[in-house]
Amino acid sequence: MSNITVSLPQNSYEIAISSGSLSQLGAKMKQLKLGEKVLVVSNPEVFGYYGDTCLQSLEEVGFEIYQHLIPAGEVHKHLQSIEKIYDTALANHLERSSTLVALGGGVIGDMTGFAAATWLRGVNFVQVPTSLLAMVDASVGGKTGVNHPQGKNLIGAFYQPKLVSIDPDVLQTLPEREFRAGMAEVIKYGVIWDAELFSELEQAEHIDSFESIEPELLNTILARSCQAKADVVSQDEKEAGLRAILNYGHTIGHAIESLTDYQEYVHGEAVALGMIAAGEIAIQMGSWKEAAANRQNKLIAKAGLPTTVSAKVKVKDVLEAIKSDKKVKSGKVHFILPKKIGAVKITDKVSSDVVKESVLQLIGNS
Ligand SMILES: NC(=O)c1ccc[n+]([C@@H]2O[C@H](COP(=O)([O-])OP(=O)(O)OC[C@H]3O[C@@H](n4cnc5c(N)ncnc54)[C@H](O)[C@@H]3O)[C@@H](O)[C@H]2O)c1
Ligand SMILES: O=C(O)C(=O)C[C@@H](O)[C@H](O)[C@H](O)COP(=O)(O)O
Ligand SMILES: [Zn+2]
Repeated sequence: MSNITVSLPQNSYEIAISSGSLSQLGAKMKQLKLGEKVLVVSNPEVFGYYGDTCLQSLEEVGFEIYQHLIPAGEVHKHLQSIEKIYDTALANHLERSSTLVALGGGVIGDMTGFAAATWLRGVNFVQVPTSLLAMVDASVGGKTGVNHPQGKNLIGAFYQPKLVSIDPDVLQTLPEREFRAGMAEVIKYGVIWDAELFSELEQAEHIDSFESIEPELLNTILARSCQAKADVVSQDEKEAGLRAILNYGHTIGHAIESLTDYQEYVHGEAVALGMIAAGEIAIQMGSWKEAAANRQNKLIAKAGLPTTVSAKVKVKDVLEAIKSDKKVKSGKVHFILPKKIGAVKITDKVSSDVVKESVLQLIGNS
């Protein structure tokens, strides 16, 4: 069990990690003195497994509960899904003191958060992440939003939850591919922030499934990843500078995701590919040693993540897509590049030839 605080100038909150805690969610939320109406947003898969436990825990402590389900998958992460959440909120007369609970992976978390940020100009929001990726990353830090047909997460708001409640037991039902996808963001923390976490992952026998990972290592992964994200977000809530490092691997990763219509790679897989490309860019620019890049790429492979991209992805399309990255300033794409395991830098000095070469290598390796 760990408790981590995201310390912010306003609205600090707790990340509570505890086995079996889903059945205590209602009691935990009661302590926050939220209004009586709670709308639980989920998808049919996750709700099928955990809906009853979640609703029962809320009901037990006297919340008036409603539910709204969105079909699973990144392809549903768009504004039309948000409008349907608004419809349910309206039909049930949610008030400003009401709360939206996101019960699901990052897709549900990002959309529920955006609906909470915008309905009545802001209602309470609680994150109950159920995928590894959402536990270690998406549920923390208040980035909420949806995709635009032209690009990933282009619509959204910074809106912090009141609580992040993590019950690692629910990972038992997470598909293995999704577990591996979550490991990509964990490896990201190792490269950008926490060299010790990186070494622990290297030393572990298995990191590619819930069944095979040591329970103690899983606890370490959850606690250290959430701590890393909390440390960064506490210093730079709205990405004025430092927070951009959490976007390591995402510039090319997001391009790969959207260019393949969210059908070929899940987010974590695309981030893994993006980290390999960013590592290659850093080597070419002389800021990273090949040996360190090999360590990163070996760990990505050990986690069962892809290391090559489908030839369907064309270099010219990647170069075009990265122009809509949110880190573009004065027309220049800002890349997060590793310096050593545990430290990165932000630079706008990457030529398109170097980007081109790094993507060609990703394709060439396939
Ligand atoms: N806001 C942020 O800071 C942030 C950070 C990282 C990623 N994201 C976003 O998060 C999304 C990716 O999240 P994700 O990887 O969780 O994908 P996801 O939300 O699509 O969930 C993956 C799949 O696992 C299923 N699932 C989730 N928990 C389960 C469980 N316990 N048992 C059985 N099935 C379960 C879901 O139904 C889904 O099919 C992307 O949209 C990405 O952009 C946001
Ligand atoms: O929290 C952040 O900041 C991140 O960048 C975390 C990323 O893992 C996450 O995928 C985020 O949604 C990407 O943000 P975006 O601003 O590039 O859309
Ligand atoms: Zn991400």
